[in-house]
Amino acid sequence: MISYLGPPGTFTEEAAERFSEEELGGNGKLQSARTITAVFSRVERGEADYGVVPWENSLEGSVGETLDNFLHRSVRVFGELVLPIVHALMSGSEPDDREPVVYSHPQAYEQARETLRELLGNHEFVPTASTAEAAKLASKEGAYALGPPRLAERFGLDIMEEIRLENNETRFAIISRRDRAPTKEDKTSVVFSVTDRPGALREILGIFADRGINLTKIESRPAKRGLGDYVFFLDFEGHRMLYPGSEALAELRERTPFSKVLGSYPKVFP
Ligand SMILES: O=C(O)C(=O)C[C@]1(C(=O)O)C=C[C@@H](O)C=C1
Repeated sequence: MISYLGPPGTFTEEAAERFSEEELGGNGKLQSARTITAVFSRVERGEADYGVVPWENSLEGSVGETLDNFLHRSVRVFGELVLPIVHALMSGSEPDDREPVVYSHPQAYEQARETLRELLGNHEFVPTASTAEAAKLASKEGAYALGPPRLAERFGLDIMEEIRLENNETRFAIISRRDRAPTKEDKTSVVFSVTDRPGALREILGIFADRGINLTKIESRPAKRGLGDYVFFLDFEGHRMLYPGSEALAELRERTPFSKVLGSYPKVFP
């Protein structure tokens, strides 16, 4: 069973279908969940073998709910998957003369905000839990929805405009309780905190630099213990069980007040 951020029709469903085809020979049964947190819960409780959640977008950055769940839940990153994102502005029944209303997922809306301003002028944005939820609401009133073009057919909407933004891609995480054996090219994701003193972060980065390990991402996020307190999400090339990554992780554990390995998985990019 593969749990994903639904309902059916979301970008995440597309990612889940791709994962099922490419890695499970099309045999994965898909089950939608209403929120990212619910996907994590199902995988953690063993109700789903895998989960698919949006992780970061090339235009809008990381999905906070996903990072927060990585920090607190005991599931592993089993894989990453990148999909090009093409949006459609769709409408339900004939939009009326009032200021247009646009329903969408905030991540999707922020990607296309400028284009929507050009197309619709002043409008009201109403956030929804997913783009499919947006299409459902728009189909019931004279409003617009922004999301994957395939939602139009599912909800009987008209496509007003296809919005292809340059370099718009979303990285999805495949999560699981299973561990992933090393392949030829892997990446490892970790999260850690540092002690507040001069050079602390530089020292941690040195653990990787000294061993010639390439970092592919670093991002700070509030630790939610007050302003100025952060955790760092870092990805590096290599597998957690293989040298030199294994040695770097042992040192990271020793030198930080908190660290957690989120998982090692086959590298898809860069
Ligand atoms: O609402 C959807 O269709 C989703 O799959 C969510 C989501 C996201 O949270 O990033 C997925 C990909 C796009 O970047 C926009 C929205």
